[in-house]
This record gives sequence, C-alpha cells and structure tokens, in this order.
Amino acid sequence: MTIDETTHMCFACSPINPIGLKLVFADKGDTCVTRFVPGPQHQGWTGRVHGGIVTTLLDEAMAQFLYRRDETAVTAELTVRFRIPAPVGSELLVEARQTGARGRLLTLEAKACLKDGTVVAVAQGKFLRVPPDALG
Ligand SMILES: CCCCCCCC/C=C\CCCCCCCC(=O)SCCNC(=O)CCNC(=O)[C@H](O)C(C)(C)COP(=O)(O)OP(=O)(O)OC[C@H]1O[C@@H](n2cnc3c(N)ncnc32)[C@H](O)[C@@H]1OP(=O)(O)O
Repeated sequence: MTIDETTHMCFACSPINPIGLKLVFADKGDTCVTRFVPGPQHQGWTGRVHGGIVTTLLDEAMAQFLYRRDETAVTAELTVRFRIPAPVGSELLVEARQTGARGRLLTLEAKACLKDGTVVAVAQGKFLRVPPDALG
C-alpha cells in the first residue's frame, strides 16, 4: 500500500481534508482508540449527533486497527446498534478490537462511549482482505 499519511484525503482521518473529522488514533493494549467531540455541524435531529457520523467513527476505528497492523482490508459489512443519543458537544471515546480471522474475512467490534463510560453505540464489522495495490 502506498498511502502518503500527510496528504491522503480520508474523510475520517486525513489531517488536511477541510471537511473531515481529523481523527487521530493510538493503540492501547489490544485496541485502537480515538476521541472526538462532535459539533453542531455533525447533528441530525436537534442536539443529537447524526447516526452516520457515529457509524463513521466506529467503522474508521476498526479500519485503523487493521491499517496499523499492516492489514489491507475494506469494510464488507457493518452492523451498528445505537443505544442512546450521542449529545452534540460531548466527547466520544471510541475503541475497536479484532474478534476473529478466517481466510480473507476479519471480524472486529467497536464501541463509542461518553466520558463517564456510558455506551452510546456498538458495532460489529466484517472486513475483507484485498491486495495492497487495490487501496492505492
Ligand atoms: C498516524 C497517521 C495515520 C495516518 C493514516 C494513514 C492513511 C490511511 C488512510 C485511510 C485508512 C483508513 C480508511 C478506512 C476507511 C474506512 C473503511 C471503509 O470505508 S472501506 C470502504 C467501504 N467498503 C468498500 O468499498 C468495499 C466494497 N466492496 C468490495 O470491494 C468487494 O465487495 C469486496 C472486496 C468486499 C469483496 O469482493 P471480492 O470480489 O474480493 O470477494 P467476493 O467474491 O465478493 O467474496 C469473497 C469471499 O468473501 C465472502 N464475503 C464477502 N462479503 C462477505 C460478508 N459481508 N460476510 C461474510 N463473507 C463475505 C464471500 O462469500 C466469498 O467467500 P467464498 O470465497 O465464496 O468462500
């Protein structure tokens, strides 16, 4: 994979995408983690973060878990359970971990929590390995 980490335009994690979320990830134990404070521009229903944004956080955390372990894989299937509304302005802590691997199929889970530990949403992701040159 030949991605320039300073110039790529990933909506979730590019440092230079002007409308992106600019997420920064770190490995913590057997998880990959990030934090994000959603603003008013990220809402759906008034005061609630748009579910698509929450989904992006969860998907990206799982994808980054794999990227940071030199896996070239894409999201093939994603299930999200939205447990409570995510309030605009409250920091979300997101973490992802791998739960399995069978052939090309990698399974991961992710969750987004408020600072007090309340779970906002959980996701199950299936990722399929692709050839490194397929991701540019
Ligand atoms: C410190 C600085 C850090 C800097 C960071 C650096 C920069 C990094 C930049 C960026 C990083 C992160 C960016 C992440 C972005 C987030 C993740 C995304 O959004 S990914 C995009 C969305 N997803 C797609 O676009 C996939 C679209 N779909 C496809 O491409 C294909 O459908 C694909 C590859 C998924 C499968 O296609 P086939 O042709 O390769 O394979 P087939 O024949 O369909 O399936 C192969 C086997 O897998 C099974 N399979 C397929 N889907 C399955 C599923 N959902 N569940 C179970 N099995 C499945 C099938 O049944 C089949 O099994 P049998 O070989 O028959 O045994």
